[in-house]
Amino acid sequence: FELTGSTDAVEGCTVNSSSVQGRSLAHSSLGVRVFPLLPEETCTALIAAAEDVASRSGGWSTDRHGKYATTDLEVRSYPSLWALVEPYLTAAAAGSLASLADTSEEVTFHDVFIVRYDERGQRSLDTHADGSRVTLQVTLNAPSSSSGSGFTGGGTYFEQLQCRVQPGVGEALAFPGDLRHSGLEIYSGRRYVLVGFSKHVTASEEEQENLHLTFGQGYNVSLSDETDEQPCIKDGGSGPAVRAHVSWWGCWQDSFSLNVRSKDRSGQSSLSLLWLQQQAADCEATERSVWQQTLQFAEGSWVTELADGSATRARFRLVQLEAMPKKGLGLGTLTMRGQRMVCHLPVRV
Ligand SMILES: O=C(O)CCC(=O)C(=O)O
Ligand SMILES: [Fe+2]
Repeated sequence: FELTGSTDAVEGCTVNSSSVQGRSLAHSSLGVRVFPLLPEETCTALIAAAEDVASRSGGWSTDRHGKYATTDLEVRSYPSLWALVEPYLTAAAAGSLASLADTSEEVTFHDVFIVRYDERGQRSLDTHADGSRVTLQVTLNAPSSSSGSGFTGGGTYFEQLQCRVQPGVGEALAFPGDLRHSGLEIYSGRRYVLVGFSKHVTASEEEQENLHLTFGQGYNVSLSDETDEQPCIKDGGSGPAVRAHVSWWGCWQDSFSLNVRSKDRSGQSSLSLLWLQQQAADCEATERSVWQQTLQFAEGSWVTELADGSATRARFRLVQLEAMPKKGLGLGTLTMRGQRMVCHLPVRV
């Protein structure tokens, strides 16, 4: 991928950052827009907190986004990051909503992460579309002047607009997730971007799509009925299986159980109750405070009602997920009609 033009906004570009235009808002026909979001101090604090968290918890992850993976840190998993970002999410959602044609849609960021480009690590991100309905990208640091911190190169390039956008520090760039774009190569330094993906979920889509639940700080759970090569729960012939992927920050000894109950005892009900329960194990003293905080935060949001179609998925009674000390592997124990099955689930520890 080649960067054409200078590091300033490309000539003829229909999208300009507010810093370039000296306006607080710019809007293009394709729903790309820039608006101010974070104070500069928050951006600086976020970068420092991210580097701090990464140095203490196994570093930046590179396996969260499939083919077009970024080097990133998931914000909800780390209280120090979440505390800085969470106060701005409402404004972020409101600002991003304007990128959608239908403003009656709901914008909630199910995946929020800090991306780092590094001259010695990941320097660019190839052209892609995000899996999101709308994407938010907040610039956390500025291109370098002659010396000092920052980066050279970089910016977000939109294929259809043939346009490179590099908003000012704290400014948010929002665009529809299906608009193809890339992270242009940096030539030196480090570039940090806060990214939020918002999934568009309507009531009917919710049945088919994976259901993403966020259990406050430290938890990320996704439930799916996908049938892939290694189904954890075999389809007994009467409906798809439910899988739970749980990732969290805390003690690996903690375990989770996924519970399903049909509201109607006859099993004919179209509505089931599905919830995740956490069994806390003893944590190291250093991790405990984080853990307790997480628990309080999660309370009240553990019950999810699935719409029509979940009755068949409710055939099993319990899935118990226990993280194993080995990174990336979890052991899932399933009790189904009195039979005990064991399967392996990807669990990030
Ligand atoms: O670095 C950028 O500007 C693009 C990042 C991006 O596209 C992504 O994280 O999905
Ligand atoms: Fe992207």
